[in-house]
Amino acid sequence: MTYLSLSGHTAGRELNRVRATAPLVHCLTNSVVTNFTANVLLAFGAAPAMVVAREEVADFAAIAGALSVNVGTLTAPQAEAIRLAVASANQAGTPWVLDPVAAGPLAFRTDFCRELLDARPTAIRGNASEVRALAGLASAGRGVDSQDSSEAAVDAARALAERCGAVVAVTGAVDYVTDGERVLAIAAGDPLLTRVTGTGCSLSALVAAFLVGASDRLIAVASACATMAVAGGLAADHAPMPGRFAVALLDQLSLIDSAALEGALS
Ligand SMILES: Nc1ncnc2c1ncn2[C@@H]1O[C@H](COP(=O)(O)OP(=O)(O)O)[C@@H](O)[C@H]1O
Ligand SMILES: Cc1ncsc1CCOP(=O)(O)O
Ligand SMILES: [Mg+2]
Repeated sequence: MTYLSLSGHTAGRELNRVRATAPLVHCLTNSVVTNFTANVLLAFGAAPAMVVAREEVADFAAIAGALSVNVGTLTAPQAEAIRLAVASANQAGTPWVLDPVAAGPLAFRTDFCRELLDARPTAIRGNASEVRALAGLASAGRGVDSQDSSEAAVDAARALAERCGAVVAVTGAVDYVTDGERVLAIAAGDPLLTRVTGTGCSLSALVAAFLVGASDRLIAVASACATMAVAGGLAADHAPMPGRFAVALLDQLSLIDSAALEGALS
């Protein structure tokens, strides 16, 4: 398969577009990464709001710029709140992102992710095993092959995107972002991004921020992925240990600009 590459110029244009509006992102996320996710959005220049009560989520999802849904520490009450938020987002035309943390081996969250796929997320962001698990659900026996390769992950992402009408980002050493037809590859980042919890989850919230007002959702999602990966690479240059890296990542997300993206992406 031929992958398109995201130019630094395009990603930089998207970064400037998002920063200029400081979009409000409604996050229904897991209890591990809630604080880190809010800090990632704030450092970048977006506005987080963790409005979680079932009594409030529908009202808020309708006025937020975007909604980020994450099943990492899903409970039955949170699932109910997410249902209400997603229904309201869909009715209001608010874009929303699904992060299917650990979908596959655990029945409760996996069944809930299946339900959410039917509600048609605007974008899905997960790692390879999560995307492959969701693609297995979505393909209903169509069979995404089982080899552990980036090609299999891209096949899964494309199948999922076709089934749901979502842009799907499958992240790892290389991030692949697809709308089912086009596939963009982003080769950036640093392995330290996997040594701090919440980098994937907060990236999903950043994807939500980039979707607000986007004219090309594939480009918007890919640009969010590029922003996190490039900021991660820069942070690792400054702070090559996990603790300091987590802090440096926030610093680099605040410093990153279109010139940095142009310098880092071919
Ligand atoms: N081996 C790696 N090398 C460089 N960057 C990576 C690597 N693995 C993941 N990343 C980056 O880490 C961030 C989180 O992705 P990932 O680890 O796939 O998500 P999750 O935390 O949900 O498993 C992304 O920006 C991704 O590009
Ligand atoms: C450790 C953990 N346990 C449940 S959710 C969670 C955070 C996962 O974060 P990420 O997917 O960004 O690594
Ligand atoms: Mg994750």
